[in-house]
Amino acid sequence: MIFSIPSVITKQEIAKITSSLAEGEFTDGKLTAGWHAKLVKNNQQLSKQTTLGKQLSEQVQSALNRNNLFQTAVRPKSIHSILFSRYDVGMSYDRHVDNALMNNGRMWRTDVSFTIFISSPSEYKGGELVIEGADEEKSYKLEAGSAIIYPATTLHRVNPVTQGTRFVAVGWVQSLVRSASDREILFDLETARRVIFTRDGKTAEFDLISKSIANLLRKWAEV
Ligand SMILES: O=C(O)CCC(=O)C(=O)O
Ligand SMILES: [Fe+2]
Repeated sequence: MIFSIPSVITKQEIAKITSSLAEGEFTDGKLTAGWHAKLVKNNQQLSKQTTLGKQLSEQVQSALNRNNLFQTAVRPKSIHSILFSRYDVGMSYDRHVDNALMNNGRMWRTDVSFTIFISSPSEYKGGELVIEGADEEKSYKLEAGSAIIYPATTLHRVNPVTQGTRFVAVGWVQSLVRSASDREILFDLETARRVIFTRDGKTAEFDLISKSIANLLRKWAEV
């Protein structure tokens, strides 16, 4: 399931992040890419070890942790390896798949990838995130503060920026529920139970769906 979350980061936060990034120390993005992704990765990244890098990562983590849609659809065990990337004119990240495992203090699996757009679409040209499906590709360029969430299993790319600068925060999630199709079943059941609750309250149907959600989570969750 590919989905977007509008305004996961508020406008005020975006303004602060943008002015911090202007002062930030950026290094070659190839430093954090796997050997084949290095061949196609041409961007810059905020140094992770700096106070600013750590502080901004924590800000992204807490924004995602307070977001209901993200929690319900992704069921994160760990939101990890957050990076702030910068694409100036001519920079891009050509077709690649993200590493299955990332070492960020400890080894985490990447079930879900996300991009949070920091720059607004009017600030740069090109720079679309393009995600390949079985027989079509889809292109995303969202408002500042909005996020696109997609399975880490996909081939994807960032088109060359032809004008301006594109800042994004990217990161990965190890989910409690490894399988994307299992996560989708839980998400649909959760959505249905909320609709029933809002419309009719805690009915017998609501109780049965709640029981199914709890029991599927017992089957599927890796804690
Ligand atoms: O910048 C983006 O939207 C995605 C970048 C990407 O694919 C990556 O960092 O692995
Ligand atoms: Fe990627």
